[in-house]
Amino acid sequence: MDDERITSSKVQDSDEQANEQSLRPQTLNQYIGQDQIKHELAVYIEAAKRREEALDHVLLYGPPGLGKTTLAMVISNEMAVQIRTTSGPAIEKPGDLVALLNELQPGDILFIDEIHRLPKIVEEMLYSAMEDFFVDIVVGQGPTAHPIHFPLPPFTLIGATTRAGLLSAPLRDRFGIVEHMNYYTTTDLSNIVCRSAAIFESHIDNEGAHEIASRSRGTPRIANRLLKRIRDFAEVENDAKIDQKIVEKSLKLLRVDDQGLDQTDQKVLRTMIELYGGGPVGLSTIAANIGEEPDTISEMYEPYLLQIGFLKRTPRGRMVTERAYEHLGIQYINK
Ligand SMILES: Nc1ncnc2c1ncn2[C@@H]1O[C@H](COP(=O)(O)OP(=O)(O)OP(=O)(O)O)[C@@H](O)[C@H]1O
Ligand SMILES: [Mg+2]
Repeated sequence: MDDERITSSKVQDSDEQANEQSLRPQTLNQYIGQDQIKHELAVYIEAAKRREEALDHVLLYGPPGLGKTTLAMVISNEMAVQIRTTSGPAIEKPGDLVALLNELQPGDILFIDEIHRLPKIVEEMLYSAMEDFFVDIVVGQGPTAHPIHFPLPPFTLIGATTRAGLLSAPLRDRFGIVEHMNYYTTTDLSNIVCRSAAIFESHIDNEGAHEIASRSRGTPRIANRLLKRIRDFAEVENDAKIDQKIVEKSLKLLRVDDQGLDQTDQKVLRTMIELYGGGPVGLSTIAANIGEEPDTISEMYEPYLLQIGFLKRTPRGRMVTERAYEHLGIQYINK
């Protein structure tokens, strides 16, 4: 049910996936925000190209929808190499990995999404592949079993994960370039919204773009999704013009408030305030009260509430901050 939220940072369906393809920037210049990461990558890419070497392995980590897959594609364009895309759970056994590696040309990129979900036995095979560009495979069975040394072309592994903490140290250490993606600023999101609107051939003014941006939870995927929905309202009710007023009106109907919070976010905060005096209260208690899984709360709701300073973590549990009380219009009593 959770993925149905308009404010969910995860991809919702194949329609959205197709939509995202058309909105994906192709080059570092088109990629908006994340300036520090872009700057670093531009240098590493240029250096690798001058030396005619494969780019060092890259680990991208950060919350869903911030542009990890997009950045991997951008890197392959900038390096002018092929990219093969797969995901941790899709590589079930060592043979699957060998098949993928076998198709790489020198310098190519293998992109593994959700790399924290690779089976252990596959992960261990990646160690030698990443470090020395070979894998040892055992062929035959019983007494005839023997290892074959299988050399690989130099390649770049790009791994993406939402949870860097779940990666084993030996795997993490084999990435020369590790980039932590952060939530986007409102200015960057405004620019993303304007770029997407231009691709959709929609009319949007600066105030409209800013209003969408400030309610998008720092996340380009959400900004693009809100834009798409608001565009419908604008077409029917506002002569196809997206301005601040139609944004406000549409988001009111969609029940997204001026901080980008939806009904469930509000429910989390209100439950903590009304039943537990604002906390501290444990994650599983909150989850039980609003009928969600603790993991869902910690992955989908909590990060943004922490980010905007509406929740804080304490050793005794989560607490609602004064700022959140103000936002909800509830009187704060200092404890
Ligand atoms: N820096 C950016 N500039 C412009 N658009 C962006 C940027 N980052 C992301 N987007 C847009 O947001 C959408 C989601 O990005 P992407 O699929 O790369 O996120 P992700 O981090 O891979 O998410 P997930 O963790 O769910 O795999 C893309 O379709 C893209 O259009
Ligand atoms: Mg992705």
